[in-house]
Amino acid sequence: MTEPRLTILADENIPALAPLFERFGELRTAPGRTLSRADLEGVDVLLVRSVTRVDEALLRGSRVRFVGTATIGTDHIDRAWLEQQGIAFSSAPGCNADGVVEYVLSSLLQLAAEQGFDLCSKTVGIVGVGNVGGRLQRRLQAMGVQVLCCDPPREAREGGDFVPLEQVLADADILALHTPLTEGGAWPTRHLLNADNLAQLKQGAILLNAGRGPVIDNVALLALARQRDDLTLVLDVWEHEPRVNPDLARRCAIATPHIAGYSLDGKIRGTWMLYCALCEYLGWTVNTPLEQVLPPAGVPALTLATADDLLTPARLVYDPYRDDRALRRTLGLGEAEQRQAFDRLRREYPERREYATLTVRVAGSDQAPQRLAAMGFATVDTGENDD
Ligand SMILES: NC(=O)C1=CN([C@@H]2O[C@H](COP(=O)(O)OP(=O)(O)OC[C@H]3O[C@@H](n4cnc5c(N)ncnc54)[C@H](O)[C@@H]3O)[C@@H](O)[C@H]2O)C=CC1
Ligand SMILES: O=C(O)C(=O)[C@H](O)COP(=O)(O)O
Repeated sequence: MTEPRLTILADENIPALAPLFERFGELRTAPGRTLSRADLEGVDVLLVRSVTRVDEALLRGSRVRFVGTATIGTDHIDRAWLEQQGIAFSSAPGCNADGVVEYVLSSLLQLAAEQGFDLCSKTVGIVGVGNVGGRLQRRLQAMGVQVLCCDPPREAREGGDFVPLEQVLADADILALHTPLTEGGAWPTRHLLNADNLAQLKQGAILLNAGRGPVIDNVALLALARQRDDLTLVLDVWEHEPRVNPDLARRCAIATPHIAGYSLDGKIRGTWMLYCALCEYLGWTVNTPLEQVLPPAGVPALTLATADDLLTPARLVYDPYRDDRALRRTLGLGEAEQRQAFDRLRREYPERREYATLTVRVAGSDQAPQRLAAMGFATVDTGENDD
């Protein structure tokens, strides 16, 4: 028997670990929320998700040489300290961006049906136009929705068609936040939305946060929500996760436990990106393609009677109310139990796939099949309207 070459410790909630990482040596797992120095004995490679703070306090004295996070966000990692120590680091940029975009689209289409508005008649403001915000922008514009983009770092770098936050607050009917959580630098995002500027939200606005909880001052948001019945809130992220302020959650139209990016495709893509990064770090060949670890979707094709029906396919792939109901059931629990329930909902998250795995069969009237394709579905024109 050959000796293990590396010892890898991974958050137990990272999927597809064995097929991708057993080739490197010994694979151990631990709960990410409570992962501690004691777990790092003899560990060379640490793989985490967003709930593990990785910094000097965790790693000092360990032999870890490579840290990977199977997430887009990196606010839980002290990257400066890792760099100073010469510890290699990799995240998974964009891995679950489509999942987040589809959380937003499914939520907005659901609200449009309930509140009786046409999404295409609304102006959507996107704050943070990177992997997630940029894909959301492209899909909405292709659907015919007017979009305002706010991204001062990109504006400073590239110029282009960006607007200031004040203008988005004043003009957007729907405001979607997709910035990272940052503390310093020229454009910090902690409490980017606060008591001062939240009040500028347009009458009847929908505010959606699927970035990081502390980007909105949750105390100020709750105070505002108590005064303004006209606002609709969609929150996937919370200021003190895994604690959710039950009063704030009860005032949301849709409240979910930080699962916007929890498509199976997105999670496995994140693991696979770390596998590729570790191969590169070690100078090894990538010999397992993503398709080998991503199970086939098994979603039956959907035939639509009318090609204007965007909600049916969106809801079939992802219904945000399933997650909303599950979180709502935990709101009456005591604080400690509610925290555990938040983590449990995420740990036991049911399989959810992305729009691209659903084939929508629809007759080729007007531009509707193109709109469905723009949303991300695989479309088949049944040709029934052809002469
Ligand atoms: N709820 C969930 O399940 C998920 C949440 N996320 C969060 O979404 C964030 C965004 O993800 P990506 O788009 O992939 O990141 P990204 O890094 O590709 O894009 C972020 C964009 O925000 C911009 N930005 C930074 N500071 C800003 C400010 N003060 N105002 C406006 N824009 C600003 C950046 O210039 C950049 O273009 C992640 O950092 C993560 O925290 C990501 C995945 C899943
Ligand atoms: O990728 C990110 O960034 C996220 O927010 C993840 O979807 C969060 O998932 P966990 O890492 O907390 O499981």
